[in-house]
Amino acid sequence: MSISVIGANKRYGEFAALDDVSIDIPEGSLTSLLGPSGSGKSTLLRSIAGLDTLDSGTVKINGRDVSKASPQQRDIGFVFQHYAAFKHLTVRDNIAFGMKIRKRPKNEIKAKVDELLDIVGLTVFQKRYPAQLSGGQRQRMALARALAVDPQVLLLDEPFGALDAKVREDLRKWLRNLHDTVHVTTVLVTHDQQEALDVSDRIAVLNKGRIEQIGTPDELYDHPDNVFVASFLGSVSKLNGELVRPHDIRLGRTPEMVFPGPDSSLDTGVVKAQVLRVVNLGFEIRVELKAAATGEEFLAQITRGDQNALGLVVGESIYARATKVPQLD
Ligand SMILES: Nc1ncnc2c1ncn2[C@@H]1O[C@H](COP(=O)(O)OP(=O)(O)OP(=O)(O)O)[C@@H](O)[C@H]1O
Repeated sequence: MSISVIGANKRYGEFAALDDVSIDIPEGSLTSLLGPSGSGKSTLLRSIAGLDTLDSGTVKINGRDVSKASPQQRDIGFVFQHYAAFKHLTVRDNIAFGMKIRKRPKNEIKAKVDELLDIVGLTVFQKRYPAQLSGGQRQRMALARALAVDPQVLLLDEPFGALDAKVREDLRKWLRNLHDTVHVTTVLVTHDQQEALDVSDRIAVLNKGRIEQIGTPDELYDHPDNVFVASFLGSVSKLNGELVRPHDIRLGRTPEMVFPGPDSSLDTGVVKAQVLRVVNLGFEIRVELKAAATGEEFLAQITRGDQNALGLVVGESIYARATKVPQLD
């Protein structure tokens, strides 16, 4: 089912949590709402769910105006960051809950729950209680429970927000696979750009209650509409007046750095800079630099192999050049 929000406004006193927001979410897509804290992501999601009422504007699900419909009438599965499971019910019974209260036939419930346990990888834990699961397992149970009633739309509000980095990474791969299996139109709220880039078909970047840009991860990353979008999708600095990403900067010991770029107009030219810090990030090395001419500070991210060859030391002067810059449209 597709979702359309048209001209949504929501104020708290003088404060505009949503300021004339419009977005089309295509059927079967996984769309992320990405933005900093307080940008209006949850308000937009809750308005789609019917948990918040808009001051003005329209929400349509598959072309049907649901602006005045209750959450129950909207047929939506919802998963929050802190999922409230029924503590006294087993994993299996938690997943079956929605189907039971809808009085589905027993054999249908059994078949559906078996299928979902398998999809979310919790078959062996089905007799456990929520307290006996890890955080990641609990969120997978929450997703299975939301999916059990065949919702038209799945809304996820920072579902992995409370989990540690490694588990988050595993779960977002898993979510992408799940989505490729069940194809339910999904909207994911996140403030984590990596998560959004990793799982989404489309990303809407929100800032101060407005949508800054909507597009595929590639469109937003390579053609951000403005500096806010560019910097929210990954760190950027200014080098010779150009916006550059740390990965796109090369470092060398001499100014004769020749990089055959695809288009020489996307070149910052060579900048002399001083090394301020060298930070080992594991797989890569982050180098903090200061341009000699302007005093501007910027970041470069190089491989361990590059650093082995260069042997950069704090305080020394080197040369930097970027051959690719995000294109502000
Ligand atoms: N019930 C409320 N009363 C007053 N202000 C509210 C209320 N709910 C939200 N807000 C304000 O609206 C703005 C948007 O909130 P929202 O929760 O949508 O942001 P968010 O982008 O989801 O942020 P976060 O990532 O921190 O959850 C915030 O500044 C918030 O303080």
